[in-house]
Amino acid sequence: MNSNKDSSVVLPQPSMEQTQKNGSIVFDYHKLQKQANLPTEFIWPNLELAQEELREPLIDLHGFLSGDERATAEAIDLVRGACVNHGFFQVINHGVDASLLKAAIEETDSIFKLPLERKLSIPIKTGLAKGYAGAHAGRFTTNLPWKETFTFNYHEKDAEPLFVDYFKSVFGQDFERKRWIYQKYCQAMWKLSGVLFELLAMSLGVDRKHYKKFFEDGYSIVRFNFYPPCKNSALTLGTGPHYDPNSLTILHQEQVEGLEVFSNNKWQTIRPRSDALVINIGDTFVALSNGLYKSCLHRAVVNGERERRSLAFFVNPKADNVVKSRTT
Ligand SMILES: C=C1C[C@]23C[C@H]1CC[C@H]2[C@]1(C)CCC[C@@](C)(C(=O)O)[C@H]1[C@@H]3C(=O)O
Ligand SMILES: O=C(O)CCC(=O)C(=O)O
Ligand SMILES: [Fe+2]
Repeated sequence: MNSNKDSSVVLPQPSMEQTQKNGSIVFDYHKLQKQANLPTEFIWPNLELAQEELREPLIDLHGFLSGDERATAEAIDLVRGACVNHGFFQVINHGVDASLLKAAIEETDSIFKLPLERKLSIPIKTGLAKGYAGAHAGRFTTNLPWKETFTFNYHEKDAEPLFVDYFKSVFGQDFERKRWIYQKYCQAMWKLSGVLFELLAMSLGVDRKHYKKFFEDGYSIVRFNFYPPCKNSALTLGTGPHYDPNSLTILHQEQVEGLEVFSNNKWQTIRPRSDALVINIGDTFVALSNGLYKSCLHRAVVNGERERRSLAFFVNPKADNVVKSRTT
């Protein structure tokens, strides 16, 4: 996790063209891109780029979803192998509608392409992961991520207040389209998380409904990442090295490379696949698997020419559920 949380006031950096707003730096990459050098706040030390691809399995969920025993046994083996090694795998035939996935990525443009002042009016409610942030301005003073984010919390059993009240308050009359897309997207992601928890339970030899029950009243942090192109892409990062603290992450990325995993002592890329979703184990699930499964360090690099979007669905159990290793 980026360890540069610094509660001191972020001081104006003469090297960076910016406008100050209540003490925090404003991330305006159109202006920053015109500067010859990358502002020091965005320069990450000792970056070494990945030289190879991670060999994470591509798991076809069709057979598992239709109850085919042989396909289920194969999926279980592949999940177990991936999770004891690095905690990452990709799934196809996952049941999430392809046009919904496409719309969900494309609709983020209607957020990140808003005028800067309009984006800054969507406050990030610290503590509650909610709202717009550019380079996490105001949260860190060095190792700033070259990205914009929009974040909200999703409760499967209580989605209306979020999608009606919050989205209407943030997006005004334009909220209906977003509501329709993202409510369906989150419902599909939540349903897929239930399928994955069954597969994970079976891979650990516990009752297939064990985790699904544990996550029944859970919630998700939904994070839209927008990584603008950066001409000094080799000097910065879109998302710094981190472990996901939640239980399970479902990542939908567009066809631009960027996600890298630190496994076997080196950074390795995860190749985007148009029909796949990337799944990774988070720290909370390590405890739920008695430490058998791994939550792996990962990051996102940025591209010199192309924009990159990714949608992360961070699944969490109900906040007051006690997370303990299984005694058996
Ligand atoms: C619970 C969360 C905090 C972060 C978003 C989710 C899961 C991953 C976390 C994060 C991505 C890890 C890297 C640093 C971070 C600040 C970021 O780059 O966005 C983290 C997220 C956050 O704190 O906003
Ligand atoms: O954008 C990506 O590929 C990864 C983002 C990520 O790991 C995160 O937001 O936790
Ligand atoms: Fe992550």
